[in-house]
Amino acid sequence: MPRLAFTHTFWDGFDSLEKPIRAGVRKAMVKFQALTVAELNADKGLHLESVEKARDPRMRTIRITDFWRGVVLAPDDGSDVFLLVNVLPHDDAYTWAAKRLYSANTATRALEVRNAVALDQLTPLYEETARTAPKLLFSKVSDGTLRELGIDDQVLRAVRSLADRAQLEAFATLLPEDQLEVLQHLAEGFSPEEVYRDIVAERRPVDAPAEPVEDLATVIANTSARIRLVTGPQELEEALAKPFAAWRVFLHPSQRRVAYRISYGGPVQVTGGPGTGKTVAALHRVKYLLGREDDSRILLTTFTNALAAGLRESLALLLDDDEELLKRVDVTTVDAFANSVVREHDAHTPAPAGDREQLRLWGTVVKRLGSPFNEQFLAQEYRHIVLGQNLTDLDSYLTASRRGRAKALGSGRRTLVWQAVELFERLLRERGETTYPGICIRAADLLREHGPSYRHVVVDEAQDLHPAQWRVLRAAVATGPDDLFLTGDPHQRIYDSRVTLGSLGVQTVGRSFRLRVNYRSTEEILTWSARLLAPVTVDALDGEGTDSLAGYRSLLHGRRPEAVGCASQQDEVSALVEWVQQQIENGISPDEIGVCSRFNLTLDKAGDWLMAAGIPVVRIKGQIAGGKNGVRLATMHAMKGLEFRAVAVLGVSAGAVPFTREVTPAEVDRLQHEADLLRERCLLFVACTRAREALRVSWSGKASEFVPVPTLE
Ligand SMILES: Nc1ncnc2c1ncn2[C@@H]1O[C@H](COP(=O)(O)OP(=O)(O)OP(=O)(O)O)[C@@H](O)[C@H]1O
Repeated sequence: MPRLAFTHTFWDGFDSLEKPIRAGVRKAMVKFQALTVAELNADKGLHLESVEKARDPRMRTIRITDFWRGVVLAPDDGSDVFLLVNVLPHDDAYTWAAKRLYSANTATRALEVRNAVALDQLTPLYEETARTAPKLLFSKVSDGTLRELGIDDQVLRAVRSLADRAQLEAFATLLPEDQLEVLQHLAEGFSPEEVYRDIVAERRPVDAPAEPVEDLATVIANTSARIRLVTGPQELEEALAKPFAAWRVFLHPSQRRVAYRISYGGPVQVTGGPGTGKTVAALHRVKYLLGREDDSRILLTTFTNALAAGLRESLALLLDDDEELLKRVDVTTVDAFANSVVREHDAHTPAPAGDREQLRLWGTVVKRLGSPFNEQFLAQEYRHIVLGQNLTDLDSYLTASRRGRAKALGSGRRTLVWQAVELFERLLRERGETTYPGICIRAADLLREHGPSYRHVVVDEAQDLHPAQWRVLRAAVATGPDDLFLTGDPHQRIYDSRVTLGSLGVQTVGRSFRLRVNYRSTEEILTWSARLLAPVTVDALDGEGTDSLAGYRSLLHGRRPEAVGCASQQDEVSALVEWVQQQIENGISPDEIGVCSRFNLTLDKAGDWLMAAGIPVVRIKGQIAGGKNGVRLATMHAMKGLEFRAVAVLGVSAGAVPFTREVTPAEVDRLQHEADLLRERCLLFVACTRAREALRVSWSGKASEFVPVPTLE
């Protein structure tokens, strides 16, 4: 009986195929599991046929539907594994198949594919310009070294014609996978020894014979990173249902550089725009640290419970569910961690009061004291200055820096503020309550007293942490090599926390890295979303200087985002329903569609209308709604860290985005006003950059001032 395997090139496209085509693929694959090789060759429905003028004589096509063909690599050496490599419309399938050549990498021994025709055509053109180029990209690496790293004749010739990294990127889709990775790493500055250790030795089978074996079944077995072999119907179902998690295996060189560095002298920060694989880099760093030591414990934190649940799942996937390793990592939010520390040591643990409750309490304070300040001002002063700097008495407040606050306060007025702070804290105490930063400050004190509990702390979504949260993290791990590994994007700051990491004992100078390649969204979505931030600058992650999205790019292409103005909210929601229906018809399953808005009320309405149209919906609040089928509905805040194939951002109207009520009036505090506007702008940016393939932004009435003008044609 033949066996069946799939390559990642097949998976990349499978998700986006329309339903009948996916059904056709399933049907064809079932045949591969039921028929003998002779029967397969004779089967009229499958119509296994060779491809004329193919560079690889093993290329075959099979019939999927009237218009679609599967491309299969068939063994010609007596082995029995058939490899499904792509599914394309009829003519494209033949053109694609004719140009591809599969071969075994001489170093990794894995199966790779190249566009042999395009390489032959392009190389002479590049050679021509290379003759006059002042410098060539790989001039310092000898042919012998390149061959040892698996570069073969055809690729070597192309490699010798490349002048810079941009040209290598232009060749990327043509080159065999392992060879491309080797070249990208060399271009990034890794030494040949490092490349051999991290890529070749990682993939080469330990028992590889001196001379490469060419039979297809062995070579396929050597390619577990890119090829999945399925042996029974159930495995086939599982394989088709569960997408191939490429990030587990393939890292961009810039990701590998940060995640697998042997050691860092102290805290490290990794920044990058949305979707650049920061979370992936953080997960790989955890894997690396676990493997380096036998007993160390690691704290992996992120911002929300939902994201922590996602991280836990991804980590289990990356560690192949190895219980021993997983036991050594605590994955949680900073607040939950701080709370657990306080619970462990204190007999009595006050509960945190919510933002609204606190504001009401500040209202009481203002009334009782007849304070000249309003509750909004006091709440912000308390959060940013008092808790931010952990000020515990009037004297320290009188001399504290109030950077970031516009209104200057002399000592008389500071004394009045402090009276309000004291009353606020007393009222909280009487209610048996505290604030989240208050819990963090207490936890940090306890950790300092009892000693750090982790050897390493890895922080994802670091841009939104309050100084009090940084204090807990700082105290959770002893100062020293590999203590803190931080990933974050200052363009996605949506909670207005202002920190200067250096002042909190987190010095990342000389250990800052940036990721620039977006793996999530199309270039069209990125360009559109980046325009939202074009008018502003954002502070750097560590609070020193500013950050930018320069060099941020995607290698994926797709449709342009739609920006749609509607006459009324009814029209907007009705158009949304149509759009969602369209996405589902295009083969996107409901749980891969995200609908988000600034307000829950708008989501309620969208949910009602979608359900009325027979479309299931799932509300995302706190926890990720794993498993349940339905279009995901989430507020913009809850979209943080998530991603969907298609995203609709609803209600991007004036007054809603930015949300007037959440923006401090300029006359109360000019700097706070600007910070609030920036936060709201970033919130829209976060929402839009959750989209992988399709983005739709809509409003009713007047558009939000943030929507780029002119909007898309
Ligand atoms: N090396 C890789 N190969 C393939 N896919 C990758 C790779 N790195 C990341 N991805 C994919 O890109 C997407 C974004 O990755 P990730 O969530 O790590 O980015 P991020 O920078 O943390 O994003 P954000 O800041 O927007 O939350 C995910 O779908 C992830 O699986």
